[in-house]
Amino acid sequence: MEKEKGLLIVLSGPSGVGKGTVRKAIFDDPETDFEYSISMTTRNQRVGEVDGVDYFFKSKEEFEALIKDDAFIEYAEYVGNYYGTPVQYVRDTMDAGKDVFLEIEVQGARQVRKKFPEALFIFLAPPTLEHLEQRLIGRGTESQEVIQNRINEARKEVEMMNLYDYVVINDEVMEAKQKVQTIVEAEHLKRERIEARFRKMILEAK
Ligand SMILES: Nc1nc2c(ncn2[C@@H]2O[C@H](COP(=O)(O)OP(=O)(O)O)[C@@H](O)[C@H]2O)c(=O)[nH]1
Ligand SMILES: Nc1ncnc2c1ncn2[C@@H]1O[C@H](COP(=O)(O)OP(=O)(O)O)[C@@H](O)[C@H]1O
Repeated sequence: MEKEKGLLIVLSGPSGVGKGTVRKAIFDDPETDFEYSISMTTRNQRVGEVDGVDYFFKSKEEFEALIKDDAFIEYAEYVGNYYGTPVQYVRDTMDAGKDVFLEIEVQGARQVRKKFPEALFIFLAPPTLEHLEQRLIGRGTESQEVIQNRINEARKEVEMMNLYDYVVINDEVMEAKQKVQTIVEAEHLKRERIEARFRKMILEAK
């Protein structure tokens, strides 16, 4: 029998909602058995970040050559830098039967939806827009002007949550992490049941 393909899981949501934080909590948990797809980016490496662990850091020229080579499932320009998901790793990992987890901003998620409609899309939402603003201020990595731009973007992005399969409110990090893991588990069970039903139908039709 052909090996079952892994599931593609996409976690997205507005900047500052806590995507990176929730993703880290998920991958710190030894129970998690999906693979994280490391993105490529042209943004500067931050202190403490490791090339090939947090991101693959590329020059603009390198990134644009990769775009030409169709090396990305999706890519987006976000606050002046490119970010993209390498296609090879994702395909190979899914073909090996493992689940792949993407943590990407919303334009990229929309592109993935077109290419992989069967993927599982989870939107991480803030409890309120005020929480979002506080988190962006609290993180202290952006200027007041950039924060305002991101909040304005977030207003539009929050409207897009209807396009997702699930919405998880990031109130408490560990609760949000648990919800994402439960959604993935439930999705596997659902797909297995649908598969089994089809198999039964095909056998009965013979
Ligand atoms: N479209 C897309 N977005 C990405 C990718 N990798 C990371 N991002 C998103 O890019 C945004 C900026 O990421 P980053 O510069 O690390 O800043 P931070 O997450 O806001 O600290 C975040 O919303 C990430 O989720 C990717 O491969 N594709
Ligand atoms: N549930 C939460 N409650 C309070 N603060 C949070 C929560 N999740 C994340 N944060 C904080 O909000 C800020 C933005 O989180 P981050 O993971 O960088 O967001 P994103 O990756 O979506 O841009 C960080 O300072 C982080 O520590």
